[in-house]
Amino acid sequence: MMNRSMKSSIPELLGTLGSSIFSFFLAWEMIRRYCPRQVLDFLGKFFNKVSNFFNPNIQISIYEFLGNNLKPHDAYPIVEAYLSVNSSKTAKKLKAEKVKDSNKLVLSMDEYEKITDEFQGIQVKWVSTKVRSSQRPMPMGIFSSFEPEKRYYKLVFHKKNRDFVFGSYLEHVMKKGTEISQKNRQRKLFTNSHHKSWSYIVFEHPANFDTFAMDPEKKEAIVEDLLTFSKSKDFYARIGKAWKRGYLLYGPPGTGKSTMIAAMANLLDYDIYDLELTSVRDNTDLRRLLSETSGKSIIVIEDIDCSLDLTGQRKKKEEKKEIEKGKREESGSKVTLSGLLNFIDGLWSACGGERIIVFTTNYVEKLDPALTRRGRMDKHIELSYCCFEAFKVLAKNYLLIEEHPLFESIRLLMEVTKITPADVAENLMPKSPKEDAEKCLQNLIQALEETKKKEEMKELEKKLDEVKTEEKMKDTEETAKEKEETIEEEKQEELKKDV
Ligand SMILES: Nc1ncnc2c1ncn2[C@@H]1O[C@H](COP(=O)(O)OP(=O)(O)OP(=O)(O)O)[C@@H](O)[C@H]1O
Ligand SMILES: [Mg+2]
Repeated sequence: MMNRSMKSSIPELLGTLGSSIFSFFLAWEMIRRYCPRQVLDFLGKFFNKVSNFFNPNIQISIYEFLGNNLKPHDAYPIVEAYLSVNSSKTAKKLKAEKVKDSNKLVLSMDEYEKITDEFQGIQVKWVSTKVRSSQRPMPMGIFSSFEPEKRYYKLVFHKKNRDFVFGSYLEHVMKKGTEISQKNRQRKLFTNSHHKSWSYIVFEHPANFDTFAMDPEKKEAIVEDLLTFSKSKDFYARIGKAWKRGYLLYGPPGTGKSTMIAAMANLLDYDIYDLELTSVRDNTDLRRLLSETSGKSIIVIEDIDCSLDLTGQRKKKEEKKEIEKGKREESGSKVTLSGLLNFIDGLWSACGGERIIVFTTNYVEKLDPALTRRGRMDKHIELSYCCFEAFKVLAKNYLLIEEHPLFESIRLLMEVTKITPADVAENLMPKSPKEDAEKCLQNLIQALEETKKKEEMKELEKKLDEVKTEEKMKDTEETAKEKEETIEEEKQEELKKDV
């Protein structure tokens, strides 16, 4: 039982306590606002030392940005990804963020939330926190020395687990976090066409190797090669080679070179850097752009034959490329072949791993051998006209059929006709809801017959041209002979006159 005097002193006590807390915070706020920076730093250090002395814990902070500049810290998103899985199971306060350009929601620890993590039987604590923005007021409400908020994760653990945390635990966090962020991330298609540096859009091309029309054996070999490459980190490290691989894709227009690049990126989960050489000013810019690419990426240079030649002069490819050429000359690009070769196997390749370089061309024979030699372009892949096996893949993709009585006629026609997969795909695409599989196959047969006729006509025209040139040669031979004879006759007559 409380006596009367005690009862009456409780409100007084609470009052005094309240006013002391209020005075403490007021004093602290005054110090924080008006005290010189150096004094604040000194006080901070002093309190840290005192608390460190009594505290058995060690803490590591991982900031979102490095130092005072806003350079993102690579480790922060990895830790965030690692904690997102853990925190979604144990944390009570979560925040959900929408991934840019997608409908996916990613959960992570809310600010000032704590979770416990356990690895190999040892427990550690993670705290999500931030340094508040500090605005130091000046007279008339003007703010100076504005410092934005800094978010960071704090890892807290007991002193005795120092070696364990610095060794296996942090390694585990980085490995798992990288795996998770790779899985969550959206892939990007970077281009340099309008800017000095890369700009990107989200890469959502549906191409894949299952739907890619090609001879099945060749296709399997390519897939195997790509997968082996992506798993060969240790192998490349052992043989002392940069972890990169070059592919040269060549073949006529519409045979699937660009589609294959998209399928490669989807298979390996890589970003694509579509390098427009015509927009690169010089070799220095080229080097800079390439050093800005990230690992796990495919660097693509399309139509390499009309981008460069040995002397750095531009080559003509065909009429439609003329416009591009004009643009390039306007932009004054001075990238040289040697600059490009340097980039492929020079210094920059040592600045990070797992890159694939793909060149495409319609005219492989025009390329400088220095560019295509093995070691630089490790694999040369010819993408050619559609064969029957490739057609079957397209028929399955477009018409959902694997067999049909018309297949045999198509097979026979394909053996004697050159048609690109792009043309086959176009014919197999129903043009109206009324067009069924049979109608589409008939369309293809018609297209094949027309192409065959055209090819035959071309062949005949070629033969006719050959005959004509032969005859012309004959004619000129005959006229030359006639001329020779007339000259000979004239000579004889002159001789006679002389006699
Ligand atoms: N092998 C293929 N498998 C599946 N679809 C293909 C294939 N080849 C071409 N296509 C289809 O044809 C279209 C054009 O192909 P793509 O752009 O890949 O050709 P390309 O070889 O890059 O041509 P270019 O030399 O003109 O750049 C694609 O959108 C795709 O639908
Ligand atoms: Mg292409």
